[in-house]
Order: sequence, then C-alpha cells, then structure tokens
Amino acid sequence: MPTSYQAPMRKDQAKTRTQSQTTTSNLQPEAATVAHLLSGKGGDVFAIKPEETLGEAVKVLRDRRIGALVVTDVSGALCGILSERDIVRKLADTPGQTLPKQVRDIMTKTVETCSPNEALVSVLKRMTTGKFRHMPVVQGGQLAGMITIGDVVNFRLTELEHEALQLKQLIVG
Ligand SMILES: NC(=O)C1=CN([C@@H]2O[C@H](COP(=O)(O)OP(=O)(O)OC[C@H]3O[C@@H](n4cnc5c(N)ncnc54)[C@H](O)[C@@H]3O)[C@@H](O)[C@H]2O)C=CC1
Ligand SMILES: O=c1[nH]c(=O)c2[nH+]cn([C@@H]3O[C@H](COP(=O)(O)O)[C@@H](O)[C@H]3O)c2[nH]1
Repeated sequence: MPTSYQAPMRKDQAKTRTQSQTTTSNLQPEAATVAHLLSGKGGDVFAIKPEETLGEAVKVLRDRRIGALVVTDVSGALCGILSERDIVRKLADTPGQTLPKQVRDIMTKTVETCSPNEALVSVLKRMTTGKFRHMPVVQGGQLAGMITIGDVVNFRLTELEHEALQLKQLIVG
C-alpha cells in the first residue's frame, strides 16, 4: 500500500501558519530559507514504494491532489522521485500498457534534494536549471518535507502582502 511518510515534527514546524507568517514577514527575500517555508506548510511527505504500480501511484496523486511522490525503500530512505510528468511521458511511450508497470521502472533515481537551511532563492534557481518543480527536503539523511515551485511563489506572495501592509501602516500611521 502507498504510504504517507510523516516526518518528525520539529519545534519550528509546530507553529501555526499565522505565527510563521508573522515571524518571517521582516525577512529580506534572499534570507528566506526552506525551513521558513516548511514552518508554515509542515513536514509531511507522501511516499510510495518502488515495487508499487503506476496505477497505485496515479490514485495517490489524484486523492492527495499533488503532482509528485517521493519513492522510499523498505528502510524509509529516499530512493527516487516520481512526478506526473514521468507518468505522462510513459503513457505516450507505451499506450494502454503503462499503469501495470512498477514505479521503479520510470522514477528518477538520482534525486537532487535540498536542506532546511538552504535559501529559497537558491532552491528556485536549482529547480529552474534542473527543470523540475518538486524537491524533497532532507535533513540528517531523513526526509523532512517536500517543496514545490508553487510553494515558493505562494510564500513570496504572502511576504509581499505583509510588506505592502507594513508600508501602508507606516504611511497611514
Ligand atoms: N503550492 C501552493 O501553495 C500553491 C500552488 N498554486 C498553484 O497550483 C499549481 C500546482 O501546485 P504546486 O505546488 O506547484 O504542485 P503540487 O500540486 O504538486 O503541490 C500542491 C501542494 O502539495 C504539496 N506536495 C506535493 N507533493 C507532495 C508530496 N509528495 N508530499 C508532501 N507534500 C506534497 C506541495 O508542497 C504543495 O504544497 C501551480 O500552478 C501553482 O502555482 C496556487 C496557489 C498556492
Ligand atoms: O533530481 C531531481 N530532483 C528533484 O527534486 C526532482 N523533482 C522532480 N524531478 C524529476 O524532474 C522531472 C520533472 O519533474 P516535475 O514534475 O517535478 O517538474 C521528472 O522526471 C521528475 O522525476 C526531480 N529530479
């Protein structure tokens, strides 16, 4: 069965979204890190095993309303990533025969990851260069979260809204 990997909750992840937005609202854009983003989003990671079928994977993607799954081995260690793009490409290559195939057949096996203390700007640059939109977060060899290009854009938009509000309060008094 596909698993949802519940990463251990760190103290900073226990904050509510409102608290995290308050604490990050004075950050310079280049100072914001993956940990700042995860403190609002949390460290849950949806994962699947390499021997599961693509049929199982698409059901998890649908049910969780997400675009990628990390692939973990029996010990829970990261061994790949499977995104909707991998599945679409395989559907085009092997029409009608794709869903019974195993996740390990098409997953990306060498996965570029980030750490909680990496700057979001740096992660965005690596996502742009590598042409991928999902990146697992790893800390001390353990999965600590998942971030997407959408998360980073959303985080920055929230920051901009706070900055605009602060400016307005300064002007109005
Ligand atoms: N991510 C966001 O906060 C928002 C995203 N959008 C838009 O929605 C579209 C798709 O969203 P994306 O975030 O880029 O991709 P997505 O649809 O794969 O991810 C949606 C959410 O689920 C999380 N997620 C994805 N895979 C996960 C996994 N395996 N384990 C744990 N969490 C996982 C992501 O971090 C994100 O918060 C984009 O066009 C984006 O601009 C719009 C508003 C906010
Ligand atoms: O090295 C990697 N580190 C990552 O964090 C990562 N995320 C996605 N992928 C692979 O990139 C392709 C596009 O993925 P997206 O649907 O996430 O844009 C697909 O082939 C994905 O398997 C990654 N490769």
